Amino acid sequence: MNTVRVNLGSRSYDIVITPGDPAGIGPFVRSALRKASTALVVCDANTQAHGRTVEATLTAAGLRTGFATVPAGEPSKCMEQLAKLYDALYDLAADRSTAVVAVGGGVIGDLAGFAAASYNRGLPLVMVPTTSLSMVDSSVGGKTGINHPKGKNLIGAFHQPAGVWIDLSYLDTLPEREFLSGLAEVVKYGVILDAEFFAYLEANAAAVRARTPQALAHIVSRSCRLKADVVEKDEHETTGLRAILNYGHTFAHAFETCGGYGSLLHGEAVSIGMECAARLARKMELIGADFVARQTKLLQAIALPIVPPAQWPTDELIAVMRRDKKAVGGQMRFILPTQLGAVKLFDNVPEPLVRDVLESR
Ligand SMILES: NC(=O)c1ccc[n+]([C@@H]2O[C@H](COP(=O)([O-])OP(=O)(O)OC[C@H]3O[C@@H](n4cnc5c(N)ncnc54)[C@H](O)[C@@H]3O)[C@@H](O)[C@H]2O)c1
Ligand SMILES: O=C(O)C(=O)C[C@@H](O)[C@H](O)[C@H](O)COP(=O)(O)O
Ligand SMILES: [Zn+2]
Repeated sequence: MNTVRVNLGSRSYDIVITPGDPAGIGPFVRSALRKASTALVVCDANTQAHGRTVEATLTAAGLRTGFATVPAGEPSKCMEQLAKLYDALYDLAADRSTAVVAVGGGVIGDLAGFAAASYNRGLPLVMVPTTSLSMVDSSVGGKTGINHPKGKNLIGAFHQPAGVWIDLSYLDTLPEREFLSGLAEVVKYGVILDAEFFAYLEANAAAVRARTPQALAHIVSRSCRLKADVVEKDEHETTGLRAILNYGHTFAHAFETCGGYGSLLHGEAVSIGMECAARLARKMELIGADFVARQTKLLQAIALPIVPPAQWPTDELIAVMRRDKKAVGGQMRFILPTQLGAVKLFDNVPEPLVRDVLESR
């Protein structure tokens, strides 16, 4: 077992990473939330079995529980499913000591997290991530929210969890496509913050894809630490530092929105977005061709896509990028690499260069 501490003053919390301890979550919630007497477990159709195990350990730890299941997939990050969670909290007679326990991937974490952030103006939240993506990224840092039909994650709030319980054995049931998708965010950390970690991924891509216990433990704990370091310095994305976690995401969110939520998995969109961002940085002469080649090679070694589907009109993609949350006054903004392990926020990127990148598909 390994613990990563997120230091945020009164909102500090532990991320516990265990190779497999299904009974551990009840005592963990008890110790993270001493006053909790009830908990709503939220899962999706594919994480229901894990959710029921979590519920049993919460009951054994003395909590009264409710259980809510939403359909699996990105379209569930919507008002309709959010309203169902509010109903479930009402039916449970939730009060401010009721914990919301999100058992699932990033969709469940974001949706249940936003329900926790907003019901009764804030309930404690515990994240129990069950996908590679949610273990390395979405369960940490407090971004919660849902999609607007015209823009990804446009409705949301910052709401830090009280604790994150990462049981790597949940990955045993995760299908290959979903597992690989989460690795895009792992590559992201290497590019934006840690050239040594990037080199580790290059050297160990096969072990990571094979989900060897050592490789999983390393990529999850290193990713959580790197993300926690950023969040500790810029929790609410006010100084611009946290925006570096958005590398590849200006493109990615446009692909997800224009393609229809769920057509590409988030990590797949991020992979294509990072390829586009690297090519854009190359056109702006920020990096050399060797950087682009290395990143492309690693993404391909992980069997991630790098080419945007051709059918999405450039004008539509650009219009969506102008409404991205980082945009100011309709100006597109991009996080772009300046060397391996370092990125910067750029505005005033010439639109013809962005078009070039999108149109050389
Ligand atoms: N809040 C943040 O900081 C943050 C960071 C990154 C991504 N995100 C969001 O996360 C979402 C993507 O998360 P995701 O990739 O986890 O997708 P997801 O939650 O849709 O999960 C992927 C699929 O795997 C299934 N699944 C989950 N765990 C399983 C398991 N253990 N066994 C079998 N099946 C399982 C799910 O039912 C789903 O079908 C996107 O909405 C993205 O915007 C948020
Ligand atoms: O935690 C962050 O900050 C991130 O940017 C992490 C991203 O991987 C994640 O996809 C996030 O949800 C995107 O944030 P958004 O503010 O652009 O919606
Ligand atoms: Zn992301």
